[in-house]
This record gives sequence, structure tokens and C-alpha cells, in this order.
Amino acid sequence: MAPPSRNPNKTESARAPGVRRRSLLASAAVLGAGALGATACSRVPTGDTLARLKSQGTVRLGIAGEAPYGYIDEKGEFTGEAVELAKIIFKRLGVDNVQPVATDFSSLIPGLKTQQFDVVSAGMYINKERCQQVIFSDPEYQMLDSFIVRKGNPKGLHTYADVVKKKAKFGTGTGYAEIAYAVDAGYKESDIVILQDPVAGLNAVEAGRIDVFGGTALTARGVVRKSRKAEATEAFAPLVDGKKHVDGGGFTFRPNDTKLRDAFNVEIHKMKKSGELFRVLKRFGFTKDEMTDLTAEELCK
Ligand SMILES: CC1=N[C@H](C(=O)O)[C@@H](O)CN1
Repeated sequence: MAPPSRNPNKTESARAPGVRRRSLLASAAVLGAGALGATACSRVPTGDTLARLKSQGTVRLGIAGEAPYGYIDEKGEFTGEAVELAKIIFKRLGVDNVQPVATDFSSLIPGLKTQQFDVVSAGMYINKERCQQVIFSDPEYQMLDSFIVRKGNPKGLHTYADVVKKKAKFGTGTGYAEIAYAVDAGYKESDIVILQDPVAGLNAVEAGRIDVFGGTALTARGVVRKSRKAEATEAFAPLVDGKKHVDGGGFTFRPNDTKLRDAFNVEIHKMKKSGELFRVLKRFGFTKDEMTDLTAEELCK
């Protein structure tokens, strides 16, 4: 797995304006072709997204520039566990091409709902709040949290309760589930420093603008890999309703796309059973402990 760049300028230019423009232009082209396809082929049922995608031959994936889930690697190519899984699964569903569309994490659900992409492919955690807006596949992985802190962890931060107790300056990514974990632990929401992505979080920790950045354990581990000033804390389970909580990340679909989601789930389950899913995720740093039998139904509760 290519580690994410630590150069904020490089990251910005690699993942935001140019790429987004290109993606949206390409998406517009895809949309045009799709609309034409749907008109030309009257047998594509209205509202049947899977049939439309098959007819177009391309599916647009919403990604959020976060390694190892969905990101642009050092060769400038879109990759990540969710992107690679999507490539395999959509091909098996009869859709040969994937077109990633990069955006902020907090824009993934709004972008999905406004048709900017067809599925969110960013390893998004499945939780009650999100399940009121969208539907999820069963999770392809389960995950704990970790903090990015300065080397040596000078404030001794290992949990959200520590962050509150030690009056540490807390930051996390825009739209991240970690916002709620900090607030549940007693951190004032308006005091949270919201950052664009984990690379921006690392930069903020290194520069001393924040003491700690909260993210998934794999995100934190990956992003500090080349840092001389920061490290990732040991993975831990955040508390939800006072109980230790294990998250699960899956693919996100529009509420009406149950047929597409169900077809996707069939393939995910086949890949879990055969061991193929782990073989794909292993390349991105996942371990056997992060494979899961959790279901979206359980995580939505
Ligand atoms: C893969 C991922 N999961 C968390 C979430 O879903 O909010 C955030 O940490 C952002 N990235």
C-alpha cells in the first residue's frame, strides 16, 4: 500500500481541485452517456439503478481521500480497499468501469443523495444516524479508533475520556463519527477542530495546533508511518451509550437502491466465504482481527 503523502500542498493538489474537476467532468460525460443509453434502451426500468449502471457500463464511486479506504496513490491512481472491492464486485454485477469522484467525507452522503455518484466507497462506518438517511451493505471490515499524537504521547491520551480530562485540543475529520465519540465523552462540540482529512490532521498535530487527531486505527497507523514528530496510539474501542463499541465500515447506497445493495451484498458474502475479501484487504494493512460477521442491520440499531 502506498502511504499517503505528508505534504499538505501536494495532498491538496493531488486530491482536491484538479481531480475533482476532472472527475466531475468525466462524471458529466458518463451521465450523458447513461442518459442516452437509458433513452435508447427503453427496456432499462426507471429507478432500477443496477440496470442503468449495466447499461452505462460505469459506476461512479464517492471517495474521501483517506488511506487505506479510498484515496489517490503516489502514482496518481485511485485505489484503497473500498475502491478495489468495488472494482471487483461491480465487474461481477456486469458493470465494467468504476469512476471515482473525490470529495470531503462530510459531502459523501449529500453527494450520494444528489446523484453526484452512485455509491459511497469510503469504508464509511455504519451507524444509527446515517442509517436514517441512507442504506448500507454489510460491513467489509470492523475497526477500532486510534489517536494521532506527538511522539511520546506527552499528554498521555489513550481514550476520549483522557482527551476531556487532560483538556487536550482535539481535532478530527469533517463529518467523521469521531466527532460524536468526543462529544459523548464530554468534549464541547464547538471546541473540536475540524480538518479536511487525516493528512491535515497529522500536519496540525506536528505543528502543535492540536494535541490529538481521532480517526480509525488503520488511518492513524498509516498516516504517521513516515512522521518523525507524530505517532499513533494503541487502538481502542470508543464508548457508545457507555459501552465499548466496535465499528463496521461498508458501502453506502441511496435508500431506494435496495436491489443494487442486495446484489452487492451477495457478492460481498461470497468473497467473505471464499477468503477473497481478506486477500484484497490484507494489501491495505487489514488483519484477520478486522474481518467481521457483523451485519448492517445490527450496526444500524
Ligand atoms: C473510514 C472512516 N470511518 C469513520 C466514519 O465513518 O466516520 C471516520 O473515521 C472517517 N473514515
